[in-house]
Order: sequence, then structure tokens, then C-alpha cells
Amino acid sequence: MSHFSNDARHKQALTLMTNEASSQGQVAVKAIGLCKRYAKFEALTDLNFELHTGQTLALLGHNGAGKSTLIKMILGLVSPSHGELFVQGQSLHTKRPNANLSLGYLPENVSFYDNMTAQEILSYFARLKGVAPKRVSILLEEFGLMAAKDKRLSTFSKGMRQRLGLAQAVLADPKVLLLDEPTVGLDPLASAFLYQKMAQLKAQGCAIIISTHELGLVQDQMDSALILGQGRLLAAGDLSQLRAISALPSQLELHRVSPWQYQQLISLPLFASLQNHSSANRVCFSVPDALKAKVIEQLHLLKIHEFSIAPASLQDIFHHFMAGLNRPNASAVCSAVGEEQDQRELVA
Ligand SMILES: Nc1ncnc2c1ncn2[C@@H]1O[C@H](COP(=O)(O)OP(=O)(O)OP(=O)(O)O)[C@@H](O)[C@H]1O
Repeated sequence: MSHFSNDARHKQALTLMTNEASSQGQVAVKAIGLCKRYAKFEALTDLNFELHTGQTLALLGHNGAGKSTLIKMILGLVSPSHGELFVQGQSLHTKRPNANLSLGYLPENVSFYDNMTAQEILSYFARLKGVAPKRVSILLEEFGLMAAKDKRLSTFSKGMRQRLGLAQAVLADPKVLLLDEPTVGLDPLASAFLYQKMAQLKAQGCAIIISTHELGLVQDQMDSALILGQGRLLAAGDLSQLRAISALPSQLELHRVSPWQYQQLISLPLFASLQNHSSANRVCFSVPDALKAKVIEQLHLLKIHEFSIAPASLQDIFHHFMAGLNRPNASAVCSAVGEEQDQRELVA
């Protein structure tokens, strides 16, 4: 096991903090050189990150990237093979068995006893966690389950099960909430409900780790993300940092442009140099950040004022890094801090 005082590792973990995270809250979860091997298979390799209270961290990656393994390690269900994991300041390696960590967990597949009612299940967990019984009624109301409180779970829809699962996870007001693909199979309203609840918990100071494949949903809710590939950290940071790291172009769409204006436009060297994705119904170009101001200036000169220019989405960024897994050097971590600094640290 490496130790907290391992300076280089400690520094590396710090580089993965978002700027926002560093300016508020205490460290809720911290991983230093975390590895997990299942026999000879390395499910997670040298993972470093830090999550602060009141922050949401999105865990992204392909199937089998190691997301659930990380969540299970934080829960103490799976032991790291190497490295250190701190939850609420306590090393999980040296933690006393009776040390009380304030964790909430919504597993990927919520499975409770089907012949119990929602009220019975929450009351059971309340007793287990030493939570006052009146909290059960509050949560049933808050999670829209009061009308169904006496129904057996076998009659519950997927969305109702997820609500109950989340109610169970937040029963004891956890300081760290772990959500493993919580919106799979939910309709847009149910997903919105879940994210709304997450926002409330976050505002109360809860640190949230959410593993998800639904990038469009998590993009606006997360403070930072870890992008995992084949058990390695491919990139980390908040959305703007991930955009900068990936160096993906913005997408320009012209909403109203005459054929004459279009011809004029593509005859300009600047526009001719851009990737043109235009089709019969849409006029679209990829615009690298360095050319954005120039492109906008040219559009105004051509009296084209109706256009939108959108930076890379989390989905674009994710696909970029997944595509990179097949390229050489794919295992290099891209963090929010520039390589230049890393080089300086290496030299030092
Ligand atoms: N108990 C285990 N024994 C052996 N291998 C395991 C075990 N648990 C997980 N793995 C392997 O570790 C890798 C990571 O699994 P994990 O469940 O963490 O992935 P994931 O990113 O959560 O995937 P998904 O998006 O499909 O849920 C996979 O290759 C998986 O087969």
C-alpha cells in the first residue's frame, strides 16, 4: 500500500480536482494510485481523484471500464489491490470496523423483497440505520410514493422502484451518495425527478458520485467527470476543462442562409479550410476554438446574423476519448492541468 504522505501521488491527485471543487467544501472522497485486480485481470489501474462536499462527480466509461468496481471500493465491498482510498477523511485501509461512514448507495439494479411494501422496506432500513420512523413518512411523501406505500413491490414500475431505491439511499442523510446508473430505463420525467433530488442533496452539502451512460442528462448536473477506459483514467475535469483537453471544435450552424450567401461563404479561404458537414437541410461547419472569433467576424461581414455555435458536448468528448482507446498512447491521463506542468514535475 502506498501512503497519504506519498508526495508525488498526492500532487497528482490534486491536479485532478476541478477549480470549483478546490474553492469549496471538504474532501469527501480521495483516491491515490488506486488499483483493483481480479486474479490476473486489472479492472482499475492507478486511479487518482478528489471529490469535495457539495460536488457531483460523473463516472463515465464504456461497459466494463471499472465504474462499478470503483463504487464498490468506496462502499468497502471490494478491497483495493494497491493504492489508498479516503472517504470522509478516513483511510478505508486503516479504518476501524465500527467507524461510521455516512454513505448512501443506489445500486445499478434495485432489488428489494418483492412481497414487501414500500413502507415496510423503508421502515426496515430506518431501523437498520437508526433513523427515526417519522423520516419514512417524510420520504414517502417527498418521493411521491405515499399513495403506493402499502402496495407490494411486485406491483411497482421501474420508476417507482428507482424512487424507492433513492429514498432508501438518502434515508440517513448521507454525506456521500453513490449512484450506479440510476436513470437506466427511466422515462424523461422520472430521470428529471432524480436529478432534481440530486441537486437538492448537493445543495445540502452531499458529495455525489454518479456512474452513467446518459451523458446528455449528466452534462449539466456534474461538477466534474472521470472518463475511464479499460480501467484507466483517460481524462478528468469539469466540462470546460474536458473541452480544452480534448481540443474538439465547436459546431457552427447557420439558420438562414441564401444559396448565394452559401457560395460566397465557401469561396472564402477561411470557410474552405473548415470541416463542412452541410446537407440539403442544414449548413454546418466544425470550428476550432482558435478560429471562432474570425469566423464570427466573417459571418457578420456577409450579413449572416442567424447562426448558433455550440462547444463540444460531453457526448462528443466521451466519443473522442473512447475512439482514442484504439490509438497508441491511449492510456495517458489527460487532466485539467497542462502537460507542461507535469513535465516540470517530472524534471523536478
Ligand atoms: N468479481 C469480479 N471478478 C472478476 N472480474 C470482475 C469482477 N467484477 C468486475 N469484474 C471485471 O472488471 C471489469 C470492470 O467491471 P465493472 O463492473 O467495474 O465495469 P463498469 O464500468 O461498471 O461496467 P458497466 O458499464 O457495464 O456497468 C470488467 O471487465 C468486469 O468483468
